Amino acid sequence: MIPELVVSDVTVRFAGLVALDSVSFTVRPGSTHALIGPNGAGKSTCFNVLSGVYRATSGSVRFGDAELTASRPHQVAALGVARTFQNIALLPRLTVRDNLMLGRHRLTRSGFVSAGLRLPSAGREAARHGARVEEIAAFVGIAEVLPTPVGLLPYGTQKRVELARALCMEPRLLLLDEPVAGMNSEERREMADLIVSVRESLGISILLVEHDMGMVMRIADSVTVLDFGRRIADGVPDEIQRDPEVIRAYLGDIEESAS
Ligand SMILES: Nc1ncnc2c1ncn2[C@@H]1O[C@H](COP(=O)(O)OP(=O)(O)OP(=O)(O)O)[C@@H](O)[C@H]1O
Repeated sequence: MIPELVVSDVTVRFAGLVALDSVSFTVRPGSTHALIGPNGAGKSTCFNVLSGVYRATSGSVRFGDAELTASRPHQVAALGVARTFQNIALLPRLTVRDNLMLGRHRLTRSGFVSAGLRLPSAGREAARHGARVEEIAAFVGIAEVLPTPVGLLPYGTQKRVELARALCMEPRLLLLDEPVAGMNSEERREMADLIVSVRESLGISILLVEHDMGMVMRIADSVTVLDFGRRIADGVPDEIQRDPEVIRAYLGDIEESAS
């Protein structure tokens, strides 16, 4: 069962700055939900609260029965919340296969001692994880590069490896931080299709932060818009695109960067 993610009145203050100001939204089970907003709106701060990296000053984040604001990153991961990062966070000298196996670490029962002693149970478990890694790599379209060190791969492929590693944790909620940033238009289209097929095939919830508005409007079921830490809109993509406050927030952003 995929639980609902309910973000309620979350506020985050850094010294004098209010990065999130009483923000609320709900990610329905099995939906793709986008969190958008101009630079500095508070999107990354929100992701960091959801994944246990930052503590909220006040408010709550519930994932089913679990309260995420009181949890550390490894506890959030253990609840089935996996994330990718804006700047790729893979181990570049390790092969794709080894990076993906690391993604399965939290699901490994036998631990390092029995694996080190080469116990048969540890061998069977490693084989099972290895088979699942191959399945996920095939699904994400990176099977041929499993033996390649990640650092030698093109950027767009590394982004796919990051997504595959998150999937290796068998998440119930996937947090994607700018999954198409830095990609060319063909890579963007392919990644968008992949995200749609993850949602369709696995039925998990996806929350994504993304600046590529075309992609957001195409793949998201619902959208929450932040501006200066406040939620200024929440709804289906069609409504969001026509919302005067959203248009104003984005036009202001463009005018500021032009001046
Ligand atoms: N660790 C921190 N300490 C102090 N201020 C911070 C910290 N993290 C974020 N901020 C501030 O909080 C505000 C929101 O930043 P955040 O990175 O969450 O925005 P964002 O919407 O993700 O922006 P971008 O689209 O540029 O990534 C900004 O004013 C930022 O400078």
